[in-house]
Amino acid sequence: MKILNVDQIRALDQYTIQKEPIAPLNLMERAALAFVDWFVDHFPNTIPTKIFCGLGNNGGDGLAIARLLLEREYPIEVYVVRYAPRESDDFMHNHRRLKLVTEQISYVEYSRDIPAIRHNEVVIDAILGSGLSRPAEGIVKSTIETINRAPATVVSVDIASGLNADKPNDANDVIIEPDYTVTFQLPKLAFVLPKNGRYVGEWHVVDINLHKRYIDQANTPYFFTQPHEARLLLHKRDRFAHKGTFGHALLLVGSYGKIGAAVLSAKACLRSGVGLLTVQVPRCGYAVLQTAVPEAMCRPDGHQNVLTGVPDHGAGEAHSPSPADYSAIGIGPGIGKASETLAMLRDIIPLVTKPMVIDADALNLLSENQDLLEKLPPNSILTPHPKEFERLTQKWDNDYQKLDILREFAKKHRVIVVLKGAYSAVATPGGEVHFNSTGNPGLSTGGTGDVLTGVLTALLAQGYDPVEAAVLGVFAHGLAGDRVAEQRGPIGMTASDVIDALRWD
Ligand SMILES: NC(=O)C1=CN([C@@H]2O[C@H](COP(=O)(O)OP(=O)(O)OC[C@H]3O[C@@H](n4cnc5c(N)ncnc54)[C@H](OP(=O)(O)O)[C@@H]3O)[C@@H](O)[C@H]2O)[C@@H](O)CC1
Ligand SMILES: Nc1ncnc2c1ncn2[C@@H]1O[C@H](COP(=O)(O)OP(=O)(O)O)[C@@H](O)[C@H]1O
Ligand SMILES: [K+]
Repeated sequence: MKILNVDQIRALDQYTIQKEPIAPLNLMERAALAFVDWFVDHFPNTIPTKIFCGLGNNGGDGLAIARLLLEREYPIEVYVVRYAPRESDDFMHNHRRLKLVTEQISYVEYSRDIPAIRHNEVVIDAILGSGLSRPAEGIVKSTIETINRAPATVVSVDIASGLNADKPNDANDVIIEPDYTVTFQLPKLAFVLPKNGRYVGEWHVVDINLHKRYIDQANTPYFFTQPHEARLLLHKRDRFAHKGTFGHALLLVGSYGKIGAAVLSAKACLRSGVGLLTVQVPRCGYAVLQTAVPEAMCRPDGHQNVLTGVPDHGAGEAHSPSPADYSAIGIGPGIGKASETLAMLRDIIPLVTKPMVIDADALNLLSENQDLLEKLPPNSILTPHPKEFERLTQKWDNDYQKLDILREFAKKHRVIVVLKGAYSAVATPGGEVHFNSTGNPGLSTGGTGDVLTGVLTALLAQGYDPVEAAVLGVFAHGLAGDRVAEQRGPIGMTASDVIDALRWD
């Protein structure tokens, strides 16, 4: 699903009005109906509900919503926040229609007009929408502050009043802090950015049938991965497949005290459909790995505690294949930053031509040795969390600047970057960013990133296109976390639970 900017949404609106065609007022009615359908599914008509409406089309939506909820016998009080002398045409029309069905419309011009809001009430915020052109001030600001202080449940129409849809807000802007945002047709970029969490709440997109042709043709770098889109990326298995069909992956993982990371990434790799798996761990991890993951072959490193890349010939294989011979390599979980491990990276990276997965301390080593970035095989997948990404690049002032840095980095180095966290962002060498839709805060626990490395390495080994591997792998990993949260709640989830919950159907 595309994420469009405010100008594009406005153009989409106009395109729909002209090409469907549909009168603007009827489009507003459709939006109000879609909101109301969502609302009646979530709140009974016994809860006192106050609707605050501005004077633009967001306010017009609010007035139409008020009328439709009154028809459904909701106890509604309507407040029009009169911050300007001018109203939009569709606001005025809906104002006239609402006056025919209720006399309960109050006007908020001064602070004394703002009603008290009690804890058992619902507030619908339709003050300002995507037409926001400046920070909230005066009576708008006071109303927003009162709503934010109130113990009521707040639902924003389209977007929280005061929140910019596609550019940063100032730190001292006053913005509604809703429990829910019900937005029209497509998500807004603001919804997936960490700093906006409290200005979005739980958000839902409702379909208002805006013109598909415009959406299909619109140019945007930003996408939000929907379940059906992820499912389309899944490779079907041939009836006559054999283990050779699904690649042979090599994981270079673990160090003394962090062999768990090796075990987790190895198990996740196997649970993600790899044909064969070899894991290279320092000698101290050999017995652990062979016991914990009997399905994997183990290539003990010549070093007792850290990875050096030199296999321990004494322990087995006389002729170890070169790393370049594997279908895919994943490197990083638990490896530490020993100088011998850096030397291994320096040896291996120029040897390998197939895309690799690079995580954790391998990323930190790249940050400190940026010349290696130039040598990475094109379309390698880097999986930093924000701190690791900052080390690789620079500090950012806000989430939008972070996205610019992310896109630039992926383009410049011709790599795929999975910037992990809520709505993990998968940036491609082509300059696109795919925000993930699955996952929950239960995943914020040690080892879940190691699981992701195993997942992505398995997909590359099976021959997935690297961008598709990243989008699908991140989606499936988050979905596994969601399954665990559903079954046993989000708190106390372990990385092992996530591995067990991985599914590929
Ligand atoms: N496209 C869709 O999907 C559909 C969208 N729909 C709905 O339309 C909404 C967008 O409507 P909109 O363009 O009228 O914008 P909205 O925010 O209501 O008001 C703008 C007015 O407020 C003013 N103003 C701005 N900032 C201000 C401030 N801080 N303090 C005070 N005033 C401020 C601004 O002034 P100006 O910039 O012109 O000076 C202008 O007069 C959208 O969110 C959705 O709810 C649906 O109905 C149909 C389908
Ligand atoms: N709030 C969240 N919502 C969704 N996913 C999350 C959230 N917090 C963490 N995650 C996911 O959990 C994983 C954590 O990875 P990482 O920080 O590398 O952990 P570790 O290094 O301990 O394995 C990432 O895939 C990240 O996207
Ligand atoms: K709003």
